Parts: sequence; C-alpha cells; structure tokens
Amino acid sequence: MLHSIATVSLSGTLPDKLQAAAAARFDGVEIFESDLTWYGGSPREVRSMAADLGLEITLYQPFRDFEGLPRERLARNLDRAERKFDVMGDLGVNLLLLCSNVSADTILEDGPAAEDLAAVAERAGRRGIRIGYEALSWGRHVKTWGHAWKLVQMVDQPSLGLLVDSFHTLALGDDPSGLAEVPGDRIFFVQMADAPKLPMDVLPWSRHFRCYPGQGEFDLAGFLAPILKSGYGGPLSLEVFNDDLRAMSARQSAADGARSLLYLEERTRARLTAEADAAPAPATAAPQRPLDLFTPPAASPCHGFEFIEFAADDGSAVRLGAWLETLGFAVAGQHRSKRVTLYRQGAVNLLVNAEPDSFAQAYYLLHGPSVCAMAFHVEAASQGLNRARLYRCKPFEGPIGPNELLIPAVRAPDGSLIYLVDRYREGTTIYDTDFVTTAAPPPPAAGDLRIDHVSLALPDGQFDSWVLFFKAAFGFEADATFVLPDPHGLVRSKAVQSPDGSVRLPLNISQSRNTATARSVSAYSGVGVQHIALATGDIFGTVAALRARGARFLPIPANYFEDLAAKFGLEDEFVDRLAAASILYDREGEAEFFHAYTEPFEERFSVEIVERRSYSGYGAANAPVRLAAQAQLASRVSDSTTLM
Ligand SMILES: O=C(O)c1ccc(O)c(O)c1
Ligand SMILES: [Mg+2]
Repeated sequence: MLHSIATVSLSGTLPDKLQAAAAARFDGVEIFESDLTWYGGSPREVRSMAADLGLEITLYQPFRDFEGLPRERLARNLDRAERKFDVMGDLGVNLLLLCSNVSADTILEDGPAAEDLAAVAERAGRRGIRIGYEALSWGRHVKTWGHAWKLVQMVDQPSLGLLVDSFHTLALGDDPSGLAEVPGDRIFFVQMADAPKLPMDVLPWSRHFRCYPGQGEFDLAGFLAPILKSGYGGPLSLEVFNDDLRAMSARQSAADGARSLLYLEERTRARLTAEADAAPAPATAAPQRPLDLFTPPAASPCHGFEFIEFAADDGSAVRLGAWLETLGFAVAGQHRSKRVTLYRQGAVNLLVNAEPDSFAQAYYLLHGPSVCAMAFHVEAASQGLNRARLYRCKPFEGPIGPNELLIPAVRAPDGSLIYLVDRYREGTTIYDTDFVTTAAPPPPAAGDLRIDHVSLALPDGQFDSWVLFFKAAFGFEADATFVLPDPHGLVRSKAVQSPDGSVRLPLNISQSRNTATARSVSAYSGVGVQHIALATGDIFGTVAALRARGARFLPIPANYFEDLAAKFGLEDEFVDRLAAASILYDREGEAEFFHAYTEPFEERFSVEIVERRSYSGYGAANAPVRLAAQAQLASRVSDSTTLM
C-alpha cells in the first residue's frame, strides 16, 4: 500500500518535515494547513519541493466547522472553501479533508448538514477536487464513521467520500467491522493512529497522546482489516498528534512511523489470514485480490539470552572482572584474537570486551564501562536478521579473525548491538569456535543461574521508539506501563518480551532529573543497562553464597519488612530471613517473587537475583522501596565524592 504521513506528525519546519518523510521512504504527505501558513515559501514552491523529494501530496487539511451551521453562514463558508481549492490547485493536490463540525451552534439534524455537504461537493467536483468527510470523535453532531457515511450516501455525489481515522473510531469504542460493507472506492482516505488507553476526554487524548501503530493499545489490525475487505486501495496515512513527537527529531520520528506502517501491514495480514482460515470462503466465491501487504519472515523463536557483552578499557576490565568474581562468575575463556574475556556461571555468559579499535572500544569511549551488546539465543539467526533488516534495522558486521564465526547483529535504536545466535550444539557453540576455553570451568558458585531479564534506562521521549523496535524487529510483545514512584520523581516502566517470556527487557524512562533512571541516563550519556537480573531456584542459598564471596547487597529498611509481614500475614521467622538477607518479596494469589539487588558497579549497573514461583512480573510493588534504597546509596556515594 502507499504510505503517507501528515506533516503534523513531524517536528520542525515544513522543509524539515518533507525531507524526513522522504528519507524514511514515505510515498506521500498530508499537508497540514498550519504548516503551510507558517512557511515562508509559496504553495507552488512546496509543490516542487515535494516533487523533488519524490513525495506525492496526498491530501490537504483540515477544512473545518463547515456543515450544518445556521443557514445564513453557508455562503461565506462556501467562499472559504473556494479559497482552499485555489491553494490546493497551486499545491497540486486534489483531496481535501473536511472534518465534522465541532462548533456549539451546529444544527443537530442531518438535513442541513447533507445540504451543505452537497453544496461544497458540487463546487469541488466542478474543479476536479474530491472531499473526504471525516467524523471527529468530538464532533457536535457527527462523531462516528457510520454517521459520516450516512451523510455521504445522502449527498450521493462522486466528489464526496468517506475519510476514516482509526483514532476517532477506536477511542469511542465504536465498531469498525461495518466498513467492510462500504464500497472501497467510496472510502477516499485512511488515517492511522494508535493510542494508549487513557480515561480522558477524546479531544485532549487525540491532540496529545496519539502514537504510531504498534506503540499503543488500540486494535489497529482490527480496524484496517474491514477497510481492506471493502476493496480500499488508497494510501495508509499516519496522523499522529503527540507531544513527544513534536520534541523528537523529525528523522527519527519518520523512521519510526515508516516502521509502524510495515508492522501494521504484517499484523493485518495475520488477522485476515486467521479470519479466512476460521471461515473458509465457499468454493464458488470470486477469488480475492491478493493483498499487497508487507510480509517479512516470521520472527525466529527466542530461547533466552545467549550472552551480555560489556565494553571496557584495560583498567575497567580488570575491576569489572573482580566485581563479577564476587558474584560467582569465573573466567571460562579468552577470545582467540581479541582482548575479550568470557565469564561464566551456570547458563550465564558475560563477555568483557577491551579490544582496541573495536565497536566495543568506540562504545566505551562514548559511554564508559557499560553493556554494549546483548545476544539472543534464537532458532534461526539468519531468518531473524532478515526480518530485522526488512524492518529497516541497521545490520552490523564486525571484523573477524580466521576461523571465527560471523555472528549477525543489528543495531538497537541507540547504536548498541543485538546479536542473534543459533549455534548451541555441544562442541560447536560460538564459545568453542571463537574462544580458548578453560579446561574445566569451575562449578557455579551461587546456584544454577540464568538471565531472567535486563532492565534498560532510556532518555525521556524514547519509550515508543524502543517498544516498536522490539515488536517489529523481533516479534516481541509489550506489557502494560507501570508508573513507579522514585524519591526524586516518577519512573515509567514497560517491559517488552519474547512471546515465550525467555527474553524480557523492562524499559524505563523518567522526566525527572535525579531518579534512578535519570541517574543512569546521565552516567552513560544515553541509553544504558540498569540491572541484569539472574534467576535462581534458591534465592536464600544464592544470596548467602554471594555474600560469602564479598558481594554487597542493597540494604533494605526494617520498616519495609514490618509492613510486608502485616500486608501478607507472614510468619516472623520467614520475614526475619528475608530481612537478614535484604530480600524483597511479593505475592499475587499463589504466585511468589523474591528479589535482591547488589550494590552497583561504579554507580552504573547492578545485578538483581530473582526467584520466581509462578510469578510473571518484576516486583513493581517493591519498586518504591528499592528506588528509595538506591537513591539513598547514590546520595551517600555523591556525598563522599564531594568531600574528597
Ligand atoms: O484535532 C483535530 O482538529 C483534527 C483535525 C483533523 C483530523 O483529521 C483529526 O483527526 C483531528
Ligand atoms: Mg484525522
């Protein structure tokens, strides 16, 4: 399908917006009137600028507050329309968006509205212009696509058709399935926007919280599917009013938008296929037009984290190695050709990369000691990589030595790497080929651990980009958003995870300046790992073993344990054990969760030890006490450094 984006979705001046849309390979743009009004060039200049960039102007908008006003206002409004038609002639666009009237003095009857729409459609038709009539969800008389369609049918002129916008339909909880019965050529245009479900009035919700398809909670595939069944073959256009997008670089936002439409197409195809399988068409039915929808290879199933790679220099590599040893890790191998050390414990592989002139070194110079790459263990790495590439992720290939493996990787939105690894048969793993492994790695010091999740801090405004990246590139799913109180402000947290839950990544953002998330973003000068959670089957044993090795755990106030005992009616002895080990506890029904955090490595990342008993969350109930304990520790550290 043709992909278009409304200029209102992108930040900057009109040329910035057009350039960003072209760079993201959109086919066209909807020009918002205000973007034109505020621009110094003439409509003809805008037309040639778009043409030079290979962009079609798909629509001009909006024309508003027109139909169904007191009769004496019609003539003046028709004059107003003619002026818009003149501008459209210069812009070289023949479709005008007319949105349903929101003014208080709109007559609440269909007759006058249809009369006015007929008058403007007749004038438009004479000039070769078409009008798409859109129901705004806060329209005074017309709020739903069904009502708009009724008026379009009453007018019955070829120059007036229906324009549908997913936001207005889904925000009202209105049913889009009837769109399948509208003749496809009577739907003139389709606007797409997703949104988080928020308990607020539709007008501010629409103007501030729309997001790209896949970033919110609406069922957009369920909206598009009936439209495609109608036979609609026009553009799919993003119309996203959003405060974060207004502040974001137009290039990044346009790239996200382009990815979101591909994702929507993939999801819609899956929806249509599932519907067709559930109700096969009778053999006599006319063959369906093959759908021109994006069809990437399926995401390769994930089976957990394969490794996590740290960027370091020689000095920090030694300090990090010593820290990891207190956490039970032991050196299990040395890279054949690079200064990369493999640390291992149970099924957890950590690489510390201090190779000069490498990707890791460049990352280290920008961010300091940090996680520069993660590897997912997948079933089919090349299929997974191919999918990510088609979703416009940038592939990465580092230099390799003789007989070493090329491990495919893509860049995450911040430039860090995500490797996909599918070699895991004994004797042929990436560690066997690329590392000189130690003869007999020591037994795990702290129990049979595996990586449970990796928690990332993102700069404010980047939440939606990352969510969409993981959904599109790797077929991940997103949880609900939690708002967590930190002593210094709020943290918003949303986890993305592989469908089987084996790879989980809580993403955190904060608008405040000194929350744990903000401190992380500041320490790394950007995105960074806040903690790596390791799962154990025996948290008391693991924590005790690590303490004995010198690991330091985040102290948790006694008040928390008092409160916990009261909240869940716990035995004193059990609570005393938790308190003695600084282990946090949560329960949901029969499910239980135990977790403890280490003190961070050089004010950067910490390790969290978790034990899950049928529990699928992240202990959000304990986030406030944990964030407070971390804030207290951080202020102690900063006090001691300012005294020096
Ligand atoms: O918020 C508005 O006014 C507005 C204008 C045009 C649209 O297409 C729309 O969906 C909303
Ligand atoms: Mg709209």
